[in-house]
Amino acid sequence: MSYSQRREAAGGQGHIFFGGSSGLNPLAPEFKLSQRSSRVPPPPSASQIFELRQTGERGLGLFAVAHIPRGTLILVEKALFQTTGPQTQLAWGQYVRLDDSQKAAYDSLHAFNPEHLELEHTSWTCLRDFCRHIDDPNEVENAVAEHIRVMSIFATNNIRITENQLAVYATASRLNHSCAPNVVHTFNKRLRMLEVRAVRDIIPNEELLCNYLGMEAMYSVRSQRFEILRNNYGFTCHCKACSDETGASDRRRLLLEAIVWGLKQYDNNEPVTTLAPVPGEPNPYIPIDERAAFLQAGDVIEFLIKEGTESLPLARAYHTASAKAMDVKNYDKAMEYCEIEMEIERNCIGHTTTTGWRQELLRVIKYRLGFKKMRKYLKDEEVKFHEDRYAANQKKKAGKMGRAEKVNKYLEGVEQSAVATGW
Ligand SMILES: C[S@@+](CC[C@H](N)C(=O)[O-])C[C@H]1O[C@@H](n2cnc3c(N)ncnc32)[C@H](O)[C@@H]1O
Repeated sequence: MSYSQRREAAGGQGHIFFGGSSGLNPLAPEFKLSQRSSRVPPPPSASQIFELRQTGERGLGLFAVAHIPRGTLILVEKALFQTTGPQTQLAWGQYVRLDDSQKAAYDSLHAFNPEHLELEHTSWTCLRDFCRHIDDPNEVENAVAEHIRVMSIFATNNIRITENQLAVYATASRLNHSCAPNVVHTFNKRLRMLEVRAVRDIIPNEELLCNYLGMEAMYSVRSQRFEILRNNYGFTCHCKACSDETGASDRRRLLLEAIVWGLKQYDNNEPVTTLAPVPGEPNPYIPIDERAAFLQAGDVIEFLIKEGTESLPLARAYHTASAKAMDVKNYDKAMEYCEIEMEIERNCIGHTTTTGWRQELLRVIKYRLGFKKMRKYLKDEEVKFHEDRYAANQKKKAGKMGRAEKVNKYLEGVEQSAVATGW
């Protein structure tokens, strides 16, 4: 079954559900659907598609209580607070501004104190002036402990929303981690809300898991991921990739890194001998020609899928493969990869940024093969638009006078005026 067929079977466009009780849903009744979302059917009333549950070693987590099709917008949430920079100590200034119910939600979140952040030292530095005016040493100790507690919660639960901003959420911060996640969160800058979407079909009672490590971790091996997760969050991951004792996942990720690197060198026109293991010999990861680059781009897709990636890195891989397919004039593959890229983007961020690339592909195909052959790549709703444009162009062309025709018409005019004036 192709990607799109699987998606259709899963329920097409995807529905909007706002999980959790209305207390946890900051948008509840007054939420206005954006223009784009208003095309999607509204959520069934009082829908509850996930809930907070206690897990064994992972603490609390969010679990599906219904089947969640790929692409579903599961949660839209406003931050408890966000900081103006990436530093942990900025949390305190925001925390004190929260009202009581927000503070209660924040205080209930899990806290881990990452050693490398040296929160105690940071706290003493931040509270130095404040402590100078307090005589009671117990009060000072309490103030520092409270400061550390707030920073620990922030360090454990923050989600990066822009390059420099971190935010904490009452519900989304309950998402536990997996290196092969089934949900992604993205920050909607226009609404200033965090959106969580399913990147694959999720069955009832399955835990919703996101990736704490970011896109770069795609190429990290198990030991590297373990180290980051242990240092920053205090746990050992047992996801499928991390439980693989055979080393196959690690080998795949290392190979993935090498072939992605090779494709980049190829795009930058670096010689195939760049960093070759044997000097002067070709580097096995830099494609020697367009055909090799096309095949290598296909390998990236295959490896990412094997590693359980269904989010934006996979969309990017499809984009690269689409461009490489175009280079070898494999138009079917170029269009197929482009459509899949758009679909993954819609699943992850709710819209696609690839429309321009698709138009570019169609334009090139039309230029090289003609409108009639390009027609098969059009969607039903596009056919009429393109056919009308094609017909208009044909008409314009037919109406246009060639040079000889123009000269004849001019001479005709001259002749007529000569007759008229008796010249
Ligand atoms: C952002 S919180 C997630 C919600 C948290 N489980 C709770 O009870 O509120 C991050 C913490 O959850 C736990 N955690 C997250 N993913 C985990 C996983 N895959 N395995 C074990 N613990 C995990 C760790 O204790 C981590 O510090």
